Amino acid sequence: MVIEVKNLVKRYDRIIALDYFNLMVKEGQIHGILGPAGSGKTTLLDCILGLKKYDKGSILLWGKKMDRDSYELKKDIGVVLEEEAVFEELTLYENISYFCSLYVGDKQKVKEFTKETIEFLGLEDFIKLYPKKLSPGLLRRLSFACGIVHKPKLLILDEPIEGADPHSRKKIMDSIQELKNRGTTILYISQNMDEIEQLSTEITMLDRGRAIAQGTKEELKNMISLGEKISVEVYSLSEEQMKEISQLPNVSGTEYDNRTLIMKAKKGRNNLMTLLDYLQERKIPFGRIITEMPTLDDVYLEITGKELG
Ligand SMILES: Nc1ncnc2c1ncn2[C@@H]1O[C@H](COP(=O)(O)OP(=O)(O)OP(=O)(O)O)[C@@H](O)[C@H]1O
Repeated sequence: MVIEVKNLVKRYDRIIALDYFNLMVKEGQIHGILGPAGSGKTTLLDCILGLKKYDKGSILLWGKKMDRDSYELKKDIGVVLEEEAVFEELTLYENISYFCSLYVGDKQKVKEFTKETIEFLGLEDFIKLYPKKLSPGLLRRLSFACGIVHKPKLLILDEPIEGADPHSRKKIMDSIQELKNRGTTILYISQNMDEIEQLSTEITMLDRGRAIAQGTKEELKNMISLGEKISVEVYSLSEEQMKEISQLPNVSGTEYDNRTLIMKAKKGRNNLMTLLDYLQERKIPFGRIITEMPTLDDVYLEITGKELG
C-alpha cells in the first residue's frame, strides 16, 4: 500500500475537518478524492504531507510514518498545488531545474531530467521566460513540471488544472495518464467531477470530513438507485400527462422545462421503451431523445442530499 490513512481525526477548535477518515491508495492507482469546498481536502493533503498535526488516527506512506523532516520519504513524493509555488526571479528552465536539484544530487541527471520534463509538457518554446510572462495555462504546466521533474513514485495533485486553458488542461491530463502508465501512483484531489471521473481508477467521496463512498466509478454509480436520466424533446405536456409519466414503473422523478421532459428512472430494463410507448399511445409528438447514465454528481446528491457545487 502506498498511502494508508486510518481513522484520521483533525479538529480546528470546534470544527471537525476530518472525521475518522480512512483511505487506502494502492501502487499504480490514480485515486481521486472528490468533495465540495470545505469538505476537508486541503486538510487531508496537509496531514498526509506531514505539514499538519492531527488529533487521532494514523498515516503511513509505504508503511512508514511521515514527519516534517522525513527527507527520504519526501524525495519519492511530488506535489502540485492549486496555487503556483514557483520563483518569480527564475526562468521557466531555472525553476524546473531548481526543483529537480532539491532531490537529485547528480548535476548531469538534473540537466537530463529537466530537459525530459520540458519536452514531456511541451514547454520547449518558453524556457527563457519568467513566470510573470507566462499565461495561466503555461504557469500550470510549469507548476506541474516542478512537481514531477525528480520522478517521484507518488504524485499528489490538488486541483492541478484549475484555471488552465483547454490546451494546457489536456496536456496536463494526458501527462497524468502517461505517468500512471509508467507506474506512478497518483492522488488526485479535486472538486471537479469530470476530471476525477476521467482519470481515477478508484474514487473517495468526501463530505464534512467523512469518506461517504469509495470504489471505482462503476461501483459508486451502482450504489445509488438512479439508473438513467432520459431527456425527450416534447412540444407540450399537460399536468395530467406529467402525473401519469411520474407514475410509470421505475420512474423516480420528472421535470418539464423548455420543451424538454426529463425522466429519472431507477435501474431496470426498458425504461426508455415504457416512456416512448406512453407518448405514442397518447399520440404526443416528440423529438430528440438523450439518455444519460448517472454522473458522480448524481451519486453525491443521492448519498448526501447536496450537489458537488
Ligand atoms: N486553519 C483553520 N482554522 C479553522 N478552520 C479551518 C482551518 N482550515 C480549514 N478549516 C475548516 O475545516 C474544514 C475543512 O477545510 P478544508 O480547507 O480542508 O476543505 P477543502 O475541501 O480543502 O475546501 P476548499 O476546496 O475550499 O479548499 C472547513 O470547515 C474549514 O472551514
